[in-house]
Amino acid sequence: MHGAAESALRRTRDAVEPVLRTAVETLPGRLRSIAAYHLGWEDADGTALGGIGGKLLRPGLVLAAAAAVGGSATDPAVLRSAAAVELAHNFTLLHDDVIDRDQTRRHRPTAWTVFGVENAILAGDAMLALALRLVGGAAASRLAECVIEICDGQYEDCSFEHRDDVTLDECLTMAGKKTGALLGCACALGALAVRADPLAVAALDLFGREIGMAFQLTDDLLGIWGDPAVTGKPVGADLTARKKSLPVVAALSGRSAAAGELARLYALGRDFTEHELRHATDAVERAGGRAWAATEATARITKAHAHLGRASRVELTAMHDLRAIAEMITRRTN
Ligand SMILES: CC(C)=CCC/C(C)=C/CC/C(C)=C/COP(=O)(O)OP(=O)(O)O
Repeated sequence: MHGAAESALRRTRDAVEPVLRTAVETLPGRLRSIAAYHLGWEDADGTALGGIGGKLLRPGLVLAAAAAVGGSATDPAVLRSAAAVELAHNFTLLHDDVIDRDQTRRHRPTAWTVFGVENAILAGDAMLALALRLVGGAAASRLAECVIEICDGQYEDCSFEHRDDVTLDECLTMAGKKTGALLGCACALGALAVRADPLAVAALDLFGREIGMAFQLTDDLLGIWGDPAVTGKPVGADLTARKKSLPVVAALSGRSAAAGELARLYALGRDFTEHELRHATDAVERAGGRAWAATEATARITKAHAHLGRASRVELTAMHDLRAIAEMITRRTN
C-alpha cells in the first residue's frame, strides 16, 4: 500500500473495527468464535490476536464515498454501513474457501479447515445476517441485492470450470458480479448513508464497480505471479486447479503457440503437477494473458475516474481518498 490510500485504510481500521467487534460480539458463542478466528482477532483456541486480517478496502470505500459527497466519515450510519459491507465480504470469503477447498487465507489456515465445513458455512451465514441487521431499511435492501448479484457471479464462476468455451466477455461479466458489485455497493452505501443525491450515488456505484474489475484482474495476476509471503495464499492454486481466471481466459482466446500449449494443459482434466504449473504459468505470459490483464486493470481505473468526473454533485475537493484507493488497487501486492 502507498501513502494516501494507506493512511485512508488505517483511519478506516481505527473507525470501523470497534463497530465490527461490537456487532460480532452479539453472535452466539460458537459462531462468534469462528467469526473472530476468521477476522484475525482470535486463535483457534480463543487466544486474543493482534487485529483484523483483511485490508478493509470495502469499508474504506464506504467512508471515502460518504466524505466525497460532503458527509462525515464518522457519522454512525456511515460506520454501520462500513462494518456491514466488511461482514458481507467476509461471508463471501468463508463460503468461497469452502467451495474452493482453499487451505490458506490471510497467512492462516482457513476457517473450514479448523472448525469444519458445516460450521464455517454457518458462521458465514450468521455474518451476512448480522450485516443486514446492522444497517436495516433501504441500505439492507441494497446490500441484499448486491449479495444476490455476487452469488450469481460465483455460480457462473463455478460453472465455467466445467466448460472449455468460456469467452473473455463472459469472464468479465462474471467478475463484475462476483467482485465489482460489492465495491460498487460499498461506494453507494457510503453516499446513501449521508443522503446523497441519487445521481451521485449512481456515479459512485459505477466508480466502485470499475475499480472492482481492476481489483479482480489484479487479484488474478497476484494468484499466478504474487509472492505468497505477501498475499498470504499459496501461489498458483488457481492455475493448478485449472480455474478460468481472467489472464488465463485472455491467453486462451489468442491463437499463438503458447495459447495452444495452455489449452492442451487445461484439457488434461486434472490438477497440474509442479512442472505443468511452471509450464502453464509461462504459457499464460507468452500468450499475452499477463500483459492483457495489467492493461485492462489500468483501463478500468481510468474509466472509474471518469465516473467520478461525471457525478455533478460530487465534491471534487473531497474525492482525494477515493482516487488514492483507486490508484492503489493496481499497484497492490496483497
Ligand atoms: C457467494 C460467494 C461464495 C462469493 C465469492 C465471491 C468472491 C470471494 C469473490 C472474490 C473477491 C476477492 C478478490 C476477494 C479478496 O478480497 P480482499 O483481497 O480485499 O480480501 P481481504 O479482506 O483479505 O483484504
